[in-house]
Amino acid sequence: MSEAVQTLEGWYALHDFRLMDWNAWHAATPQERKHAATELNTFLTQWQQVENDKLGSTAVYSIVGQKADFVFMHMRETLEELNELENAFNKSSFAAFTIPVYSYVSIVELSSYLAKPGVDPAQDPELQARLKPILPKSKHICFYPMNKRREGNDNWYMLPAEDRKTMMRSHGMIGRTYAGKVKQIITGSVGLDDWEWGVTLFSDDPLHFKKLVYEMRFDEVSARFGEFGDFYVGNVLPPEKFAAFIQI
Ligand code: VOV
Repeated sequence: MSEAVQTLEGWYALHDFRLMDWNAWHAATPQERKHAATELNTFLTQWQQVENDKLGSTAVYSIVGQKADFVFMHMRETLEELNELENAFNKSSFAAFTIPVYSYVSIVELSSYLAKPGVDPAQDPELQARLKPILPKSKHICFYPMNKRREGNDNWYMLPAEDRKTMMRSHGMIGRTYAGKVKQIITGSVGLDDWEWGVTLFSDDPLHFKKLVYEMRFDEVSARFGEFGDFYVGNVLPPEKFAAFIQI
């Protein structure tokens, strides 16, 4: 049996993708819409407060294309908190005008392939900040789930640890050339959701997503082992833009 890589885990993540039910929104009275919009704002304010208190983080983005209209990406200390917040939101009058279309449950994960030896993660502020990240409010988001292949000679999980480490080093080197352009948050989801990882990228230029993902396709770890789910891409949606988005 090849050796499992040690991982560090941080905050739990819920990506909650929704469509707007425009028919229901149009059919509602102005008072009903106003009430729903106020409730939405209450949630956005609450989530911002949790982030200010560093007890979690939330990012809100519109989604371009027909897969969804917007996504709430929440991070919290526990799975219970994520469940509570989604249930609370689902009971709101605003949620009644939305249609959930996709969700993803995972947890921030750092693997130890490139870990510095002798560092106690609990005492390393940089590691702690990566495990419990305040989500960037960059102009754009890109999310997709992925697996590492397990087929014939291309079985990631049968490779010696040293080979996996060499490939992850190459992966990291490519990633580093995008420092300052793309921020990645890798969340592990083995045992939590349908794929093995969620990849969430943030950037002020969506072209950086294309360049980075394309460049990685030629790198062995992605070329041989990467399997990808649906891609979701969108634009940051601060409260004032959300208000404009639901204005009819
Ligand atoms: C900004 C770009 C960027 C950078 C700097 C970066 C760096 C790194 C480092 C240093 C490490 C290893 C240590 C750790 O931190 O875990 C990783 C780990 C990982 N990555 Fe990555 N990655 C990036 C970006 C990046 C992208 C775009 C993808 C999607 C792949 C693609 O082809 O579409 C990805 C995937 C992953 C995954 C699934 C893992 C976990 C693999 C495992 O087997 O455990 N990643 N990644």
